[in-house]
Amino acid sequence: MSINKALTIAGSDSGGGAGIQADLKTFQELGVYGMSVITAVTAQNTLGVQGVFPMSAQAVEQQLASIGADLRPDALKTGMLFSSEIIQIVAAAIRSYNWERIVVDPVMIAKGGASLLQQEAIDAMLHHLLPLADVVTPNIPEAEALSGIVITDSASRQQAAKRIHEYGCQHVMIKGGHEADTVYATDLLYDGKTFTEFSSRRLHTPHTHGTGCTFAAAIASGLAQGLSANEALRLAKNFIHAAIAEPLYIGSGHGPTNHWAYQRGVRAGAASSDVIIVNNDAYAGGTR
Ligand SMILES: Nc1ncnc2c1ncn2[C@@H]1O[C@H](COP(=O)(O)OP(=O)(O)O)[C@@H](O)[C@H]1O
Ligand SMILES: Cc1ncc(COP(=O)(O)O)c(N)n1
Repeated sequence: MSINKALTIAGSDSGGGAGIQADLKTFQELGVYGMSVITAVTAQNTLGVQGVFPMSAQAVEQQLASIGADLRPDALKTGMLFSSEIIQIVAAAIRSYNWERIVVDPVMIAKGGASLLQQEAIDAMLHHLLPLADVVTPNIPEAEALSGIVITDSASRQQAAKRIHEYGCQHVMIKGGHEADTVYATDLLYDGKTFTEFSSRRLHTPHTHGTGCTFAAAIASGLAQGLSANEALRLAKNFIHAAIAEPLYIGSGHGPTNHWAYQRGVRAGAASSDVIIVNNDAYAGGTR
């Protein structure tokens, strides 16, 4: 039996809902073997981030070298990278080992407001990591920081996606968790030609800690198993929707999502998809 392997390069969340912990849980649930390179340790729970302790450059380099020498990932995702130095080390490893199927979740700020990326590292993200990415998954504030465009409506969101795409990534998915829409949570995909919307019902819950990490890890799981980017995004949207829909009610703040929920639904024969996909060709060809 051949086992597909996925690597997460991200920060540790002691509370278990986001970061490395969310990624490994997602990989396991989606049937891929999970590996990790830890870039920072955070002291964190559902109430917020109490401490951030970046790993040394040498520690990150050696973890990457250990993976590179023995365990070629079929796909990888990056999360919290913290500094320009760590971003450059990660980008150099991806290039030197010729790793493919790269998902970049440009984590910047935790939901409680703690900074997980130094401001000056945004430039390194744009110039070193985005050109290597198959899929980049900013939320709305991250898309604004990467593109320099303030997102107020669907036209400005499309402009931001186009601007980010210019840095050389194959697909830009601007996630809609932070949108004002009270009915749908809509993620906008741009592949350089066409805009596609992935919508699901918005779930009204405070338990959304780790949604972005889980979503990106699910994309990497799909890519590791040979799915196309579109198929992997659809899988990820269904996975995160199920994970938010059935919260675990853990902790007294913003609780984690439920990484078991998607497979439980599959085993119970739940309807195949909650996600509505709209491929709007009217947006194609650079008309907006
Ligand atoms: N309240 C919600 N209901 C349904 N889906 C959500 C909700 N919040 C976030 N999502 C989905 O979770 C994924 C992660 O989005 P988002 O929360 O914007 O990322 P981040 O954690 O990086 O801020 C996206 O697919 C988004 O549409
Ligand atoms: C170590 C770490 N990485 C990432 C996040 C972002 O979490 P979210 O996915 O909720 O935006 C986090 N809170 N902690």
